[in-house]
Amino acid sequence: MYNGAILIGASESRSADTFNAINPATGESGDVAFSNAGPADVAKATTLAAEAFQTFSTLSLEARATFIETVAANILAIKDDLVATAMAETALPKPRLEGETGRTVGQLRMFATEVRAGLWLDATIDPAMPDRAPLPRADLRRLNVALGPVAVFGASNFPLAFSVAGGDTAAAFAAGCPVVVKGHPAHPGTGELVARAIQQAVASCGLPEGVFSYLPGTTNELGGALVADPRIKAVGFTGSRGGGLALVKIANQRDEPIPVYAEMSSINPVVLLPGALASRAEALGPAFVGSLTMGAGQFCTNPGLVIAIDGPDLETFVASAAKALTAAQPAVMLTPGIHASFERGVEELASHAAVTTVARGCVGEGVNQAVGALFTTEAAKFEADVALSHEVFGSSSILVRCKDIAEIKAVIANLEGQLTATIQSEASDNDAAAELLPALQAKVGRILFNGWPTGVEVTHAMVHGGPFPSTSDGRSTSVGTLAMARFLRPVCFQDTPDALLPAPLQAANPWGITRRVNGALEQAK
Ligand SMILES: O=CCCC(=O)C(=O)O
Repeated sequence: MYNGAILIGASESRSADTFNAINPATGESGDVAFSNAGPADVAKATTLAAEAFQTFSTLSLEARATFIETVAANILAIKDDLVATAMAETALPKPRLEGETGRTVGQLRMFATEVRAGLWLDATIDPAMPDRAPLPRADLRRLNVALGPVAVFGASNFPLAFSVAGGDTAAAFAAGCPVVVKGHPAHPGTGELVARAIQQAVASCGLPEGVFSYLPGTTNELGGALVADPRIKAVGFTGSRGGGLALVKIANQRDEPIPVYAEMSSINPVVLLPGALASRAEALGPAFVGSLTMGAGQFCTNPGLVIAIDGPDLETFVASAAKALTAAQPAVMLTPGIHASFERGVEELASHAAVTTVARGCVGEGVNQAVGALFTTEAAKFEADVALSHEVFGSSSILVRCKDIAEIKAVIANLEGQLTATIQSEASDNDAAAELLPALQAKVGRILFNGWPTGVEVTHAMVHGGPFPSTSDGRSTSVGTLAMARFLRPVCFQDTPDALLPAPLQAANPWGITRRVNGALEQAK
């Protein structure tokens, strides 16, 4: 159960300053008083994290993987409680939250497997060449090491998979970094339940208590203090552009600037090519609306922009999408604030002189409900006002009508960085797709064909990232095993005595991992 505590290392404490969870479906406050953590809590948590770092970052691969698997098992053990709590705090439906629990547990297990495989260490050995002329070469051995304690900011829209034990935390643990989580106030009970599951795993695995702390709170000051704390060495964040940029600024103003991996805003363009429209315009409509309205549109992969060449086939798509959207039920949004901001964004588009409303979803009785919205405009008008390409977080999308492929290309070229781009195409569209691909590749982290952007697989090849402002650092991903790289840095040992080298670099390869020796792969034993 949860009681509103702050969890620092193995201990729990409370503050006089409290807040309550709000059920967005009713607008009612919950009974539990959740503590707002303060600057003293930040200092305690980061001090413990710094103390835990040396031990945690040098654990054997097996011990670290076992810890991550224990976190997964502890979360699975409280699944029913977790899902019920998250339903009350987020209004997300049960199947979605059950699925998200599975994704969270699966994600943790995948990182445990990745830790054991040891490839992420990138152990690389260039043996000495004492006889090389004109100069001998020193013995050079490189591996990746953990950065240090990481601050993780949970997201509002994925209370499990992008929150306390979500991808950022899993990746940081896998890399060997202690984690201090700033809990999201939109789902504090859910956050605390997961935090307790991690706290128990730290204890049962016999790890230093500072490997994990959980700081609930509503204030920007709390997040700011965490990022400014000199013991924190990297930050993972999923949320708004304003929030992410504020953290980037704080991190850059520190005496020692640190990386902030903020996933922020994206409208995920979908290009409908002529062949696809000719062969399946009717079917594309409801499929698009399904992706648009999924989870009340509160996905950072939500298809907020559709681009296509004007004509009768596009009209068929528009009519079909409008029919599906008109029948779409409203859905409760995560918080009253998110709902208010969605309403504002939709209203701005609806009242824009260059924009026509194509369709709206069904209006419901309850509070904080998103009513889906589809708008349309022409390419020249879209390009004339950058506001038309700003993200409206929720089930809102704008269709941009173009004259030809060249105009589609120009629209793409003027977009900001995005998480995803989708191409709906048939074989007859291959030339057009080939023309657009370089422009899309320059703008996004993931390009998908004949699917929809919502629903990110957690795999080794996944990239859930992209150029600014989809993220603050487009060189990485927040989903998939590559996410560990954000919390690692390379160190090279030169002419170091074998007994003093980290195990992965020692001559006998005691961990039996795959290494690169003299440029060639030496397979795991
Ligand atoms: O909201 C951001 C994450 C989106 C995602 O993971 C998904 O679409 O599955």
